[in-house]
Amino acid sequence: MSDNNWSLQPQDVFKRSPIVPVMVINKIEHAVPLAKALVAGGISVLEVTLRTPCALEAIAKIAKEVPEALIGAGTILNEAQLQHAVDAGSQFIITPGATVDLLKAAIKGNVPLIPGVASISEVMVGMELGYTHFKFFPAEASGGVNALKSFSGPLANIRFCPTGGISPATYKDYLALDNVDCIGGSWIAPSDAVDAEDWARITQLCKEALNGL
Ligand SMILES: O=C(O)C(=O)C[C@H](O)[C@H](O)COP(=O)(O)O
Repeated sequence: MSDNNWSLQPQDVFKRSPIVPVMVINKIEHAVPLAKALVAGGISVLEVTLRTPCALEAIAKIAKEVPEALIGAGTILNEAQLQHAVDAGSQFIITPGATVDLLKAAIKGNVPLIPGVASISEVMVGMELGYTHFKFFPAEASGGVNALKSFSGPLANIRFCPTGGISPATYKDYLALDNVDCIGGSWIAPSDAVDAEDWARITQLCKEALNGL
């Protein structure tokens, strides 16, 4: 993406970690230990979904207390949430889908947006505004690896982070694709491990996933 004032470019996010954990934080006291467990396992790009009341506070705390992580906000649905996420200290923004208003609003700001798409037409709308990096969501339900292979013909030079329904059994198939730099998933930070505060298990899951590549 050119012609923007973003402090970081989407490729810097995509190239920093092959696995982006999708984090759902229900208790604010879990935010920093969870982020540290992921970083200890070798994963330093983190997406906190705006699905829980403490998500913005979690982003702010991780931004301040875990500076070695690149912290982003997920589940951004509109401009108001975009602004709240940026104000909280998000270094990148990921959305499940995109509206033209949201795409335009992000271009005016300083924080990169990685819009969610599930079809070629949606990618084309983003391309018209200069976007080149997209989240492919929901990946498995939208055709998975085969869909992304088909995208690579007409959409040369467009990069994807598939997310949604990806598992330890399938993440390598996605990462083997020419148009994929990273994948997103919640399996790397499972809710039962977070609820049990089993940070060692999360660190181990990261190491196993990275070692498998
Ligand atoms: O809320 C959002 O904006 C999202 O980002 C949705 C998540 O990407 C998926 O929920 C990933 O979750 P899994 O399919 O469990 O790996």
